[in-house]
Amino acid sequence: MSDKGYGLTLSAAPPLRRGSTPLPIKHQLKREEAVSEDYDWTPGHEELARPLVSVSAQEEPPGQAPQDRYHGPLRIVLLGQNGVGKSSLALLLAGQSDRSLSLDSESSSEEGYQRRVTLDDEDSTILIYDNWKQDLSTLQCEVCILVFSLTDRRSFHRTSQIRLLLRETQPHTPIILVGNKSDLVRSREISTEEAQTTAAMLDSLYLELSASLDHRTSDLLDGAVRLARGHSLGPDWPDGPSGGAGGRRESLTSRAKRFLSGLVPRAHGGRERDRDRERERDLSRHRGSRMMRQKSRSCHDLSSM
Ligand SMILES: Nc1nc2c(ncn2[C@@H]2O[C@H](COP(=O)(O)OP(=O)(O)OP(=O)(O)O)[C@@H](O)[C@H]2O)c(=O)[nH]1
Repeated sequence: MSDKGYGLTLSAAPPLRRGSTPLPIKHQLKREEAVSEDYDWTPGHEELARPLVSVSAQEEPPGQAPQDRYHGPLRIVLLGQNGVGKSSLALLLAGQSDRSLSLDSESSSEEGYQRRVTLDDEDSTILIYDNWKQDLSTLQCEVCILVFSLTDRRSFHRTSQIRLLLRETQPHTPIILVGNKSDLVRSREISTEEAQTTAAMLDSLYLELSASLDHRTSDLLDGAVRLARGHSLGPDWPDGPSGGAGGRRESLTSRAKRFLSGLVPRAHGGRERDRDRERERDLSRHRGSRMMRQKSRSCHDLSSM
């Protein structure tokens, strides 16, 4: 039996499973997809799916020198729920390129952009795909960009699901988690801390940006190209030592601690609570006396006019 969604092969007679045993992740995903209306790629395209031509890290013959690895075009794929801004981002990453590249000229099922990039004194040809419709298990690329909208929690959960699936089919492909629409500050549903923690747990890099404002999209391009070349981005990507909303990297433990401390309300003992109340009373007394001083000063000013 073949899993239509991703071409994953399931055994004909699955072993008996207790009701309390959690389903394997690929089965959970299948069930999730069955009820989801806005899934991002169309299942059942196995007949269109063909392996791509260029070399992926997994296909390299053993012993190949790292500098010889990426001599083909670097394939960068954007994945994520509908409406999160993949096409907008792809357009920005592509610069002035036309959407002309067809991944497979016979089926013409996947189109993307091709451009030349010069970075770190090195030229590379990159291919950018934002509309992956084929079976995900056939996806081969040098970098995956998982996009979600900072204003849509469902799209955030979706990236975790896709990422788990990618880890099954291409465990070594670097992933960048991207929180798009950072310009929509008031409708934000995902905090930077939460996204950073999730990215760290998923062993991905995280970047927050706005395609509409073209904010930090060049950081994304640089990061994706360097990763696709097989370089690591270093702990300071993309902000440098001072850090920032996008790429500051902390240890997983400290991020998790910070995240959890935000969720769990602090347990106050009775004495601490009393001290807090006392502090509040002091504060309001102080504010009251300041207001009085301001009032009297304004009277004084009036009288002197
Ligand atoms: N405010 C804001 N809107 C954005 C941003 N990026 C994209 N959008 C808007 O979000 C909508 C969806 O953007 P698309 O780029 O089409 O998203 P997509 O993920 O390619 O969507 P599908 O093609 O349906 O998969 C459009 O109306 C964009 O203008 C952003 O950074 N900020």
